[in-house]
Amino acid sequence: MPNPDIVLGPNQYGKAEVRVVRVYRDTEVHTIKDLNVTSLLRGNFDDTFLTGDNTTVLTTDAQKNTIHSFAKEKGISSPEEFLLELGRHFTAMDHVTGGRWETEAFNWERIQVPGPDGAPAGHNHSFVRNKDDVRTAALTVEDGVEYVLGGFKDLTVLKSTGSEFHGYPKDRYTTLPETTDRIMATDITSRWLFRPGAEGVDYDAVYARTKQIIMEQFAQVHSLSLQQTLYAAGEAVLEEFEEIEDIRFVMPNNHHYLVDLERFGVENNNEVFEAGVLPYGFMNASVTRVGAEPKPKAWEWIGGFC
Ligand SMILES: O=c1[nH]c(=O)c2[nH]c(=O)[nH]c2[nH]1
Repeated sequence: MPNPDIVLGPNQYGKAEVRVVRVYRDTEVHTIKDLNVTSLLRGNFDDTFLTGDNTTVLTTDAQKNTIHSFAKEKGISSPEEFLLELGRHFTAMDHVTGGRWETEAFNWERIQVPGPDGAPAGHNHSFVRNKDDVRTAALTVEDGVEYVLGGFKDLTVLKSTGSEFHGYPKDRYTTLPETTDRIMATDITSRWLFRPGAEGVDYDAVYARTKQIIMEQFAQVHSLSLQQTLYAAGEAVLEEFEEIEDIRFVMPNNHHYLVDLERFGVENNNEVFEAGVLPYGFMNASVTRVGAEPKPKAWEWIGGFC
């Protein structure tokens, strides 16, 4: 007998981390796309949870097969567009009312080799992984609305000066010395929400430029706190792209501790640091537009983002 005091809450199901590598080999100059895709369906699936009746359940195996087959049939123009293909395909099915599709996209660049004139040239079919960051995308479909998130994770950056931190309250546990010159370092993870319905978006160009804007702000803003740098980066992105409505960041503060060399009679003029590991500061914020309607569905269950 079902327990009348207990109900099924929000749910989704599908296949996680489907690795798909698509090679475009129509000419001698090959191109590759390398994704790690997750597909999660939402809809009329209560029965499988409540009774094990699988009448409406499109298998997770079929979801994986669709991802592989779409890589050939539809191609992968950008991670965001590939997710839109998947989302539209699955939500056209009976019982599927929405879902979440996510991907990581690994960055491959051509290996540079001497060209015919001796100058470096990209090889036709050999690539090297650029691990500066991993691009991400996510699509949520709810109530017929498509919420598209672009993004990247783990872009590690450091500046050796141009960062201060002072003026904070001192309680009985505050021991941190104020500084007007410190190392600032972080691993930037960011996701940005495209205005639902935005047309003609060049997702690849937005990704490349957004990453560049964020790095420029990190470099050029004379920082009084990592929080200030975060906000400046978000503001600059929103100023450039009217189609982005909300940009969010996760930024650890990767502390660098000045090593006390005076013990050895040696001066340390901000030259030798110990890179800290744990714990680290942690900044997590959204930068959005005045009057923008909050879109919690776009962000729900996206790990790490407030
Ligand atoms: O940029 C910083 N923001 C903080 O909030 C903080 N707190 C801290 O100990 N160091 C720093 N640095």
